Amino acid sequence: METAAPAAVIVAIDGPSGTGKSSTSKAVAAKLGLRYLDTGAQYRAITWWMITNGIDTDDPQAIALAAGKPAIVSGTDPGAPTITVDGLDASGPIRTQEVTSKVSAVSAVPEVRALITDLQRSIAAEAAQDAEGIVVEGRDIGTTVLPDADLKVFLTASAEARAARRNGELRGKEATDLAATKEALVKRDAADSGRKTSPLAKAADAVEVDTTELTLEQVIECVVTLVEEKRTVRR
Ligand SMILES: Nc1ncnc2c1ncn2[C@@H]1O[C@H](COP(=O)(O)OP(=O)(O)OP(=O)(O)O)[C@@H](O)[C@H]1O
Ligand SMILES: Nc1ccn([C@@H]2O[C@H](COP(=O)(O)O)[C@@H](O)[C@H]2O)c(=O)n1
Repeated sequence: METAAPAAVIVAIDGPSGTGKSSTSKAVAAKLGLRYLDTGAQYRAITWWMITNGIDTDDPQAIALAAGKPAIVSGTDPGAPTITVDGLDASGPIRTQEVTSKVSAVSAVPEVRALITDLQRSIAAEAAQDAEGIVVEGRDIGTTVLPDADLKVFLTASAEARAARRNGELRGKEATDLAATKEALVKRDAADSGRKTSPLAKAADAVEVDTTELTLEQVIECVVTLVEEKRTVRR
């Protein structure tokens, strides 16, 4: 007798920058055979397109008018996530300091959010249909993009811990001044939390995990356990 395939699981992971969303989400998805979507990469990709096409990123009207022009495509294999803009690999250029400093202004524009949110929902729906599910990470996944997600996790960590983690990544490449890194993180979080449309926020039904004193492996294990608990309840 054939047994029915278990229903797909949709996991939303949100939190401020540097709390470990990407590292945790990728590892959890890989361990559990799920797809993975980095929504920050999509906002970075549209920001990169605006910069390279001469759109003033301080002009919300200009951004809104241009928002529908670039074609952004995300690959959802957690072992090799990809992002292209108009067919070009954008994975390197979206990580520059210039994009990082401008992405909050671009992502605050409602027309940008509407387009990217639709894209995210269609990717999640496809994963629910064709795969065992997906881990989607960002700032507003649990509150706005996927309010019916099976599991919502909100990662936090002190600004000091997050700055130290980021500096560990940057060492040898760019400036490694801890205070400057912390200031930039806090500034981006304030902009993302303070915008009118779909700000960075914890969903009321999200599980909050403070990662300040946890290793990455401990955080991954914690989220894997939470996902498995949800799957067991639904079977
Ligand atoms: N619990 C942890 N302990 C130590 N380092 C960690 C931990 N979690 C993540 N890191 C490291 O911190 C850095 C930032 O992690 P990551 O990119 O996953 O965060 P993020 O929340 O996705 O950030 P952003 O929102 O800015 O993209 C990475 O170098 C990662 O390896
Ligand atoms: N759901 C999301 C995800 C991201 N953003 C914006 O993109 C920026 C970059 O995100 P990273 O995770 O790559 O650091 C972030 O600062 C936000 O401005 C968003 O608005 N919503």
